[in-house]
Amino acid sequence: MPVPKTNEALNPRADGSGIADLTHSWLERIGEDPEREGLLKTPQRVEKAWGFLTGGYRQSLQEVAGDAVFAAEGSEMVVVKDIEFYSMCEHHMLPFYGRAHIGYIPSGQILGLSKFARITDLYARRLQVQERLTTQIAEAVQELLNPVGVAVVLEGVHLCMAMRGVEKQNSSTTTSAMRGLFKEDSRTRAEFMSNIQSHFTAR
Ligand SMILES: Nc1nc2c(ncn2[C@@H]2O[C@H](COP(=O)(O)OP(=O)(O)OP(=O)(O)O)[C@@H](O)[C@H]2O)c(=O)[nH]1
Ligand SMILES: [Zn+2]
Repeated sequence: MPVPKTNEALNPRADGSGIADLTHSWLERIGEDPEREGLLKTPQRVEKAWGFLTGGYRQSLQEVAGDAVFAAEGSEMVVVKDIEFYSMCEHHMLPFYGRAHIGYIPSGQILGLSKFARITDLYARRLQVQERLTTQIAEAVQELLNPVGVAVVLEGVHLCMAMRGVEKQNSSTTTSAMRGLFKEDSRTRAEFMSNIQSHFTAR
């Protein structure tokens, strides 16, 4: 299966409707009573929560960031770091979360700073593996700005490795995607890495 295209809304009509009914059955299957007081509204709550957590399927890159590309002089490195993200792993549909650090070197265009966080959320609010989330953020910046280079580093903690499975509470995963000058030039990459280094703590 090819990696889903990143720049369009994958399914604008998938609004999560019906998840409440599924949750009602799910509660029965795990041995609960969906009619007891504490659970009466849970199916609707779960539907609403999943609508939010997977909202990235219904947004496109252009909607999220397209209006904030500005012409600008200068070609110095820009780094936006410590962007917290929450995503759901596609293997277990359990959360993974952490921080994203994004750098780029402009080539005539810059992006509104808040849009780096919006781009991160756009792809985090889908079922993901951390590697693909990292790559999709880098490709989005590349597509919007066509910069001299893009660097994205994500640090993530995966609950599927902590609360079940191998049950490792202290491990975190670092992934990176380097494009253009960040890939070709070790000094550029080192400048970016040293800039984000002090912020290296997913927790
Ligand atoms: N590469 C990568 N793997 C992930 C990510 N999130 C979860 N996984 C892994 O996906 C793998 C799925 O492995 P399986 O053996 O099919 O599933 P499992 O039996 O539930 O595996 P365990 O987690 O080892 O119990 C596990 O090794 C998870 O740690 C991610 O973002 N990236
Ligand atoms: Zn998982």
